Amino acid sequence: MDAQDQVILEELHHVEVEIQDVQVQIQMLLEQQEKLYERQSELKTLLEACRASGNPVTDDASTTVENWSGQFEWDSEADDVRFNVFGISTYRANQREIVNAIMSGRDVLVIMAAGGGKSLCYQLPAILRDGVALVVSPLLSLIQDQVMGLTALGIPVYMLTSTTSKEDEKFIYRALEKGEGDLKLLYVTPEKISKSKRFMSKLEKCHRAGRLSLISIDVLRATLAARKVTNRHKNDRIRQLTILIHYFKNRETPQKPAVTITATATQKVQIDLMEMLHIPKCVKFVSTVNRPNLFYMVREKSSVAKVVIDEIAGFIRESYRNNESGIVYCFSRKECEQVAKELRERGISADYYHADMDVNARGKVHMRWSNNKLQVIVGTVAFGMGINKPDVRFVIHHSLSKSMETYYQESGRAGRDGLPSECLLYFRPADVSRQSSMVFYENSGLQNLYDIVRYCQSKRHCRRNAFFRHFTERLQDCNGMCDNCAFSSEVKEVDVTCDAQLMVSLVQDVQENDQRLTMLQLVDKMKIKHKQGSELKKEEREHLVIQLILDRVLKEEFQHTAYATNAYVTLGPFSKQVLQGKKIVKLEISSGEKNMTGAKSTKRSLSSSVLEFQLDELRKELSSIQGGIFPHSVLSTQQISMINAQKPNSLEKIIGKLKTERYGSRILEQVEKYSNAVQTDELNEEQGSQNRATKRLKSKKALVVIESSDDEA
Ligand SMILES: Nc1ncnc2c1ncn2[C@@H]1O[C@H](COP(=O)(O)OP(=O)(O)OP(=O)(O)O)[C@@H](O)[C@H]1O
Ligand SMILES: [Mg+2]
Repeated sequence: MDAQDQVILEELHHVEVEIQDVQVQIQMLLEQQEKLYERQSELKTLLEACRASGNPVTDDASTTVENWSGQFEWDSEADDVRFNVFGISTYRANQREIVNAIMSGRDVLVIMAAGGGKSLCYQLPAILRDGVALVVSPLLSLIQDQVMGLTALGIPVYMLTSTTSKEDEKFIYRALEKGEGDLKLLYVTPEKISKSKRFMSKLEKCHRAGRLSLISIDVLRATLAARKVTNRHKNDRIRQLTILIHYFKNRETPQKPAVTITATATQKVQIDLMEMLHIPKCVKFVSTVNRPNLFYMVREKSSVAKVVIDEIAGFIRESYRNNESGIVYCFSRKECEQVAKELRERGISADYYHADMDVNARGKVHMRWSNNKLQVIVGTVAFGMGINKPDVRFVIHHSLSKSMETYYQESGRAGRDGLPSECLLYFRPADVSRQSSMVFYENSGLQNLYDIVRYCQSKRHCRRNAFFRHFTERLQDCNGMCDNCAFSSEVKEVDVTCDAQLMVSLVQDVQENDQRLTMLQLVDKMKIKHKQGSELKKEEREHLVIQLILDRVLKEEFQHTAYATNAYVTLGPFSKQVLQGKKIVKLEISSGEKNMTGAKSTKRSLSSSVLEFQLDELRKELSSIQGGIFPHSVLSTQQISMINAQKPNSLEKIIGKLKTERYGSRILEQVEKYSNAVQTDELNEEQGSQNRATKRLKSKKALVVIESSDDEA
């Protein structure tokens, strides 16, 4: 090779390197462009929603927006049923308007937060309107829970599922076909609609006679996306539901059913729903996803399993010593069993719940918990939908969830009664790869996971805002109801570019040797190989790997073995930028312990008095005497605190007619007993203090006598 060749080759090499570099930059810019497009579309939708906020939206431009808050002929009847049957003293945001729209025969899409009170929106019109309301709900447990609750209120409700007795089935079919018997609400699963021709023909007869008052599709997203539902099945479900709705809407009958769809959904999903189901002139009511009574926090999870359990047990013991209900979510079935066992060993009444247990065993645990005989359920994601216990005071995540949406739903099981409750997530970088190796094959699985990881990594940004961003909703004030807003923590953003370069070059070396590293191996290797190179602690190095994955400097890759899927860390699209010093990497590092005093303010209001404790015991007793109902159906926690505050002589204004008739005398008896005991105590106290005063006086007199005698002397 002559000298000229050498020069040309050298330049060629440089040009090739530069081309590669430009290609990486183009790739980066393209990805950035894609992200910006996505955000642009989210913001446009958000803008539309903001402009329309305050007004319900109809998707038909020609329809004028009615005033659903006005006066309607059914107002007093609706108020009567709401209060005297449901025992609900005031409507929550949008509920009254939704009831009015449904009562006016309009089709309605209800988007509300988890636990926001979607059920009342269709249950109340179902009772007020003539005929039978059909409720399509995704899960058997969800249906059972609703049917049990409504039966306790004396509402004629039935379900048609695999567990329905022949006798009930006969009754239901007669009611549908001939209008005999008292049936107001009928719950079915989507499968019933698709599989049972007999049921559909009875339903059609009911409809033809003008007796089908309402079709309600509850938790639509879940109905469409229940576990193990593939895309094909999902499309089938959408098709079936669309056919169902249109079939019943378009036929000439004396009364057309109103269609109600309830869901917790992002803006994008709402639009999808409207499009998929083609419901024209549908009135859309969107309420905020915000749950102002929930306090969100994330804590660093120790790598020592025992320490994590000690902390969880300590948290429950310290904050919830009155046996207030809670849930602990775990990653795997085995972990559930282990955590439940170890909590029990630490004196907490806990049991596990997962999909491997048989239905009876699961039902028993659920019952004990619902009846307040068990404080904590340790569950997998299988324990989620269909849990309608209003007084869950805390939800602890032993491991992170797989997405923001899942976390919102699971943590949203806390505080459905509107009272202050806590959501605590234990985060450890090593848990990320456990989740990622499960979700990487799902559509956007990794992207969704990394969103919740970003939520966990952050020590400075408001947790609530993360939900608003995720659900593309206008930001609202957190009111100090998350750890990052409430605690005065010392968090610094530290430039860790050098450590990042070290880490990336290590991955590069390994990769060049055709080998791979897991996240933990990488963290350890960095310590061994570059002893003087990095001053980061082990936990900080773990957070750095995660940060680099989130910043796409590194990426996760997966390999299947016969037993598992392993996650490895490899070079990502921006690794070169870091190595060349063109990209700065920063890490949030706290320099001290967070000042946890803020959290106490949530709990202070929860400490219960003697009467509250007695009423809590009484509701347990009354529910077990009646059977088939939960303590919270006898008295809600809010009603208990109202009775405690007012010590009333009559209960109707607090708990409504129905409950007063059923339980009023026992409750008043308890209040009276308590008041008498307090009076006696006060009397004794008064007597005691009088005696003490007399004694003091006597001793004083004695003293005076002595003094005077002294004087005299
Ligand atoms: N106006 C109200 N006042 C007080 N409590 C209410 C009101 N409306 C509903 N609730 C109570 O709030 C709790 C949650 O209601 P509901 O089950 O309807 O929520 P949801 O919106 O269906 O939630 P999810 O999405 O989790 O199914 C229930 O215990 C219900 O009795
Ligand atoms: Mg619901």
